[in-house]
Amino acid sequence: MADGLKVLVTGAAGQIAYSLLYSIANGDVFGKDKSITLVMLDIAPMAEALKGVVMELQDCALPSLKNVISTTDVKEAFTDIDFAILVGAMPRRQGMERKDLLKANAKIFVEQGQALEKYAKKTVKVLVVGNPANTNCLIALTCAPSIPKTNFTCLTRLDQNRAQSQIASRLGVSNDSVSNMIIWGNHSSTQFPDAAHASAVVGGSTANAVEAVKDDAWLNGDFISTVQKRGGAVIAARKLSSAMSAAKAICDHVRDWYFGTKGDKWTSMGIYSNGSHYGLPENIVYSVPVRIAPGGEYTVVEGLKISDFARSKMDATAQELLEERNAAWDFLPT
Ligand SMILES: NC(=O)c1ccc[n+]([C@@H]2O[C@H](COP(=O)([O-])OP(=O)(O)OC[C@H]3O[C@@H](n4cnc5c(N)ncnc54)[C@H](O)[C@@H]3O)[C@@H](O)[C@H]2O)c1
Ligand SMILES: O=C(O)C[C@H](O)C(=O)O
Repeated sequence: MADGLKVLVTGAAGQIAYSLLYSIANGDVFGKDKSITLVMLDIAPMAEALKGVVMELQDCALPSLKNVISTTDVKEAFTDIDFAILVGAMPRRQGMERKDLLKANAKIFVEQGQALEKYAKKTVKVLVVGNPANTNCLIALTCAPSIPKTNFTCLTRLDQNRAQSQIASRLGVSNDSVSNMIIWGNHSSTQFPDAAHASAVVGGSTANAVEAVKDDAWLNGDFISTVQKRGGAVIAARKLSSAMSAAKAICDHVRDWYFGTKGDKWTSMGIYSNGSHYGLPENIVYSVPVRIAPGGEYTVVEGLKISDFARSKMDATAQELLEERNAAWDFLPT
């Protein structure tokens, strides 16, 4: 078995983790030949529930799961980790926007950013899932200045998967027939799901998704708002936020980050904006299309033609991220 990886999942007693841990432990993310030490962190009141999840993982008898560490201690959780999947945070309830969670969750990402700085490997890769994911990611990377900012990403793959599925269903093709969907900006209701550069295989030939759909009113209207509001629609129906689809998206994101994207394909993820791509502001975490080399180095897909419509949507979601950053700065240690 190849050298092992130490992977931390926070919020390990929560509902996303319950759908996620099996896939990681079973080799569906890092490969069947990679032995995994799984570190599971939750808060002290969840210690007993965490024990039950550990028992279940043991009872799965998985060949690639080398060791399980369950803890409520931040130092123990973050020491020498290769990957940090930061899920633990309060989810929103009906009627809330994700940015309403900033006050409740920002302190978690201050503490965990500081723990990454002190205890994790400097090569650690960090995926922030807890909402508001982009701004929590910015908080974490700001609190971990000795780790490269490129090692921090936030999850917008769920939005990409939602958009891909909407287009596939509209065209009556399988989900894997649609590729290169883009999510620009914030994982919030201002995000811009952009089908302009996506492809679809229809009847055996590959076409641009917009040309295949042939319905600009839908693409510029209901398609966008359905994807933007999908998280809220799931909460309204389930009375709980998405978990199975979020866990699947986390697996997709981390697998692509670890193994790389294939050929000309790209994927969307929230990355630190250094001000050099698509005229986006510096010092926010903004979702863009990236290609990823095996091992994890990613490059932003450059040179895409941006229409006036797209520009206005990209700027609106950037503006929201600037406002979230200003609000978050009140929670950062001075
Ligand atoms: N980015 C995305 O696409 C996306 C998708 C779905 C959900 N989310 C977000 O993910 C987060 C988790 O959702 P969930 O449904 O699993 O929630 P949940 O309430 O079921 O679980 C969250 C867990 O985190 C734990 N936790 C709280 N503070 C912690 C801390 N400081 N350290 C470690 N663990 C801590 C809680 O005790 C709980 O067990 C929420 O913020 C939700 O909004 C993001
Ligand atoms: O919408 C939420 O608050 C949960 C999650 O971010 C989602 O998109 O499903």
